[in-house]
Amino acid sequence: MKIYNIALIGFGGVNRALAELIARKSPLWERDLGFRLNIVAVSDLHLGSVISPNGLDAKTLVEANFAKGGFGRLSGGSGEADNEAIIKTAPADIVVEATYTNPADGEPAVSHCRWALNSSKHVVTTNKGPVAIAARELKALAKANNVHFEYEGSVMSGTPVIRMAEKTLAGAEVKGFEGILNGTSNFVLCRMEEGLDFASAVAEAQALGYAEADPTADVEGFDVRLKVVILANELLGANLKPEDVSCNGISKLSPSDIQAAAKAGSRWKLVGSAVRNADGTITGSVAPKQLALEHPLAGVNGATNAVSLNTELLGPVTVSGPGAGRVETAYALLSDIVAIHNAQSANFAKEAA
Ligand SMILES: NC(=O)c1ccc[n+]([C@@H]2O[C@H](COP(=O)([O-])OP(=O)(O)OC[C@H]3O[C@@H](n4cnc5c(N)ncnc54)[C@H](O)[C@@H]3O)[C@@H](O)[C@H]2O)c1
Ligand SMILES: N[C@@H](CCO)C(=O)O
Repeated sequence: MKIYNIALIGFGGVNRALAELIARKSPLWERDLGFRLNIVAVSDLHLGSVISPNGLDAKTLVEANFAKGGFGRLSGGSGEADNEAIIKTAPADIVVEATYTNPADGEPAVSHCRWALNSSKHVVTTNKGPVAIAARELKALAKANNVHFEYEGSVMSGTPVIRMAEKTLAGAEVKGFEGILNGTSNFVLCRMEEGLDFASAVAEAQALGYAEADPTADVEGFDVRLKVVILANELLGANLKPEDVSCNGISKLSPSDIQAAAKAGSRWKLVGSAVRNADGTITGSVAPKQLALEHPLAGVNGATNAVSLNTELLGPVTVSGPGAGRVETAYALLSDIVAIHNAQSANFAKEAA
């Protein structure tokens, strides 16, 4: 049985949900996936840091409901977060980065990933910052250190898009995409269609764990802009930066705009898109669009996301699923670890042959 020691950087909704799944699902994963996850370190801005080489009990971690600095009460714990020491010295095979996304420069998460990869530790992350802003550098570091950098949850949460497009759609020639790539804003638009005001709808999304620490990123399109950059760079071979992508959000849409669209047989949606132009350049955009009800994206509700990949050989291929949610996103981290496990197992088999 393979055991992966993991270090959690950030212990908020997503990494807490991963710990909950570890507490509940380990026997199933051992049977079905061939590995077990052992939490050997956690570092969180508010809770502090803790290292336990033999492993921390996931159930205790989740149920303890620590106050600020609470990790200081644990053996091997401190009331202060010391990410660099944890990442560089914890006996972890995999660093799980799930701290706040910083849309400006991706820090400190970019540094977290850099430290981990340079310490020959795999990185799995749901943080869009490092993936949108430093993917080329971090992928090169991963290769140089013979480890993996996986980030399925950076776009559409646990819904498979990045690896699916790269592996299962290889050769289909993706020429562009358009999608609903932010669960919070789509949830807000749907609740406004039901008559709720904007602020209350945002507050509901926050309570459900969908929204960013600063929900401005959700409703002004900055979160979608990062995802457009990630998908364009991953699937279209672009080298976009966030500032290359035009960006408008939904905060200027009034209840009357929403009602008028319904009367006209349409719905407002925040759409992220990118297209390869005739000259080979890639144009990315984030904008609210009034979609006719028969549009493939018009029927997407709540925190669900959907992306239509425009391919040369298949035409449009649409993937839809949860775009936000604590457990749904924790699953993305598990899917990253499964990808690492399968790659490692294949390598061992090749070496043994
Ligand atoms: N929640 C979702 O549905 C979802 C989906 C996809 C991606 N993501 C991304 O995953 C990441 C985590 O999301 P979340 O919902 O768990 O957020 P969260 O706000 O619930 O938790 C983030 C945690 O990180 C900690 N943190 C922040 N900065 C830190 C630092 N410098 N060092 C150590 N700890 C730090 C905070 O104390 C907090 O506990 C974010 O980047 C988010 O954009 C979230
Ligand atoms: N706040 C983001 C989380 C997923 O990246 C959203 O609502 O889609």
